[in-house]
Amino acid sequence: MRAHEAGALHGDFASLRPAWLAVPEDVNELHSYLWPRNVKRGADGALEMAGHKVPDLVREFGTPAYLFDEGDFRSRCADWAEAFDFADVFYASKAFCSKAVLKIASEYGLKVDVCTEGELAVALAAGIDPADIGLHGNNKSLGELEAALKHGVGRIVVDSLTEIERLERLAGETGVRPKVMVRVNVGVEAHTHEYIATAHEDQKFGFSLADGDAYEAAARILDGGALELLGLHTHIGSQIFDTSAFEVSAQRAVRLQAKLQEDYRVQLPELDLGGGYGMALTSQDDPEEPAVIAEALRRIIDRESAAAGIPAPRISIEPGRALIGPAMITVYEIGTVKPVHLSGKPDGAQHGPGGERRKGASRLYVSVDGGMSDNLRPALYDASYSCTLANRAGGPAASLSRVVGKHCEAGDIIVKDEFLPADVQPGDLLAVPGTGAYCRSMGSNYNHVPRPPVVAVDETGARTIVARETVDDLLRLDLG
Ligand SMILES: Cc1ncc(COP(=O)(O)O)c(C=O)c1O
Ligand SMILES: N[C@@H](CCCC[NH3+])C(=O)O
Repeated sequence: MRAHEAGALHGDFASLRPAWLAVPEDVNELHSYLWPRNVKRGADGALEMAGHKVPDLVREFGTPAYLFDEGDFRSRCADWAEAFDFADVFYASKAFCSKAVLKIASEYGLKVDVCTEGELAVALAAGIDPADIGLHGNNKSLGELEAALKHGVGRIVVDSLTEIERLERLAGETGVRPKVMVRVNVGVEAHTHEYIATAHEDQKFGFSLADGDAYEAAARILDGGALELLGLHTHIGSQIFDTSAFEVSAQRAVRLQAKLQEDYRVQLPELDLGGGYGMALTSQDDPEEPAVIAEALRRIIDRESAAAGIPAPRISIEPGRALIGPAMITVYEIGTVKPVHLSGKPDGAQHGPGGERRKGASRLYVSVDGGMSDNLRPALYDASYSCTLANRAGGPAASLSRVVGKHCEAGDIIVKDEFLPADVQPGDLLAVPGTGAYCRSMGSNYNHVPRPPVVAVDETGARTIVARETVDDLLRLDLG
């Protein structure tokens, strides 16, 4: 966790401020660990991305909009590819899936992980070699499996006996021998939100290692012979900062793989360690560098393989969030600013002894022109985000603020706790960093709010890579 110094304050919010949120010394400061690598505050106080002023981009593309710092994403693809040069890096397209982004990832040698026919279609439309695509999912339809075979995807990660049976049948019918991996639930309790942890026992993904199901599934494939077993696959969850959780998972997976190799006298050439590497959304988060993660995983795989007397399998990983998350910001226009006063009394009483209304702690509610339809994560996972004014520097006094959307829902919160300049006004632009992953991809049309566009920005200019949805788009699907 990172610490900041206290600065100028506005309002009485002491009882409302979460302990981890320090009062900023300069409410306009951008902390580099939160913002895309090519975003800075210009001399006039407005944010710039790759040299383009955010207010100018907004004039051209409107709000709300996801602004994609293409150079940031390129540099992260390069960082991960270099750190894992001994492995295959699959970009997990569920984090954000568009043709432009998949093309960029492939320029850096990254492969692509998809988990539905829709994501597969985007990857194919982006020109990704099907052999470089991995297909996931706990409930792939027959149609999805057929599409995977038809296009020749490089690997299918199987998740149930039903799916293995279906694939064996399809292999018989088509004469194709699909390459598969077995998704193993390694039983690691990752420190993350319950809904995004995937390797504790009581959840839907994979075959349990502990009760022998994973061994049985792999054995079934090896006995059957209709499918080509590449190796095992693990994925312990998402937004994980604890490298030791990945290490324990890798250790358990390689031990099971070694046992299968010994029992069946086969060589399983690959082992997939999944994704889940965390990114910084607030000062609470301190993600590890890819090189450190790579080194730790490589050490474990080499050590465990040597101990088991097997050649080390080719490793693959599937980061999504760590690559695309930090590369985007969402820019909104502020519509209303409302101080909300809460009782100063610890018992929560709102009125004084004479019945007069007490004005105790206060929080600024800042409403913007988007909300949970463009970032569901705070409502779904209680995720914390940060924000700043984008059209100017404000202050110097800071107010504890809560950024909320325009949806008809009290939980429609985008930034639960952050300091904004006390002079924040309707008409100001607000930028939220770290929205590249699982924001547009989990977006919705709740309240018939159309989803924002994604605008790629680099030194040469700005272009829309995903168009803004319109009310006409929504009406087109409403057949009356
Ligand atoms: C199988 C699998 N691989 C990769 C990922 C990508 O995870 P993240 O975006 O956290 O790296 C996920 C999502 O959690 C997943 O389920
Ligand atoms: N959608 C989740 C991550 C889970 C992704 C896939 N298993 C998030 O926003 O954090």
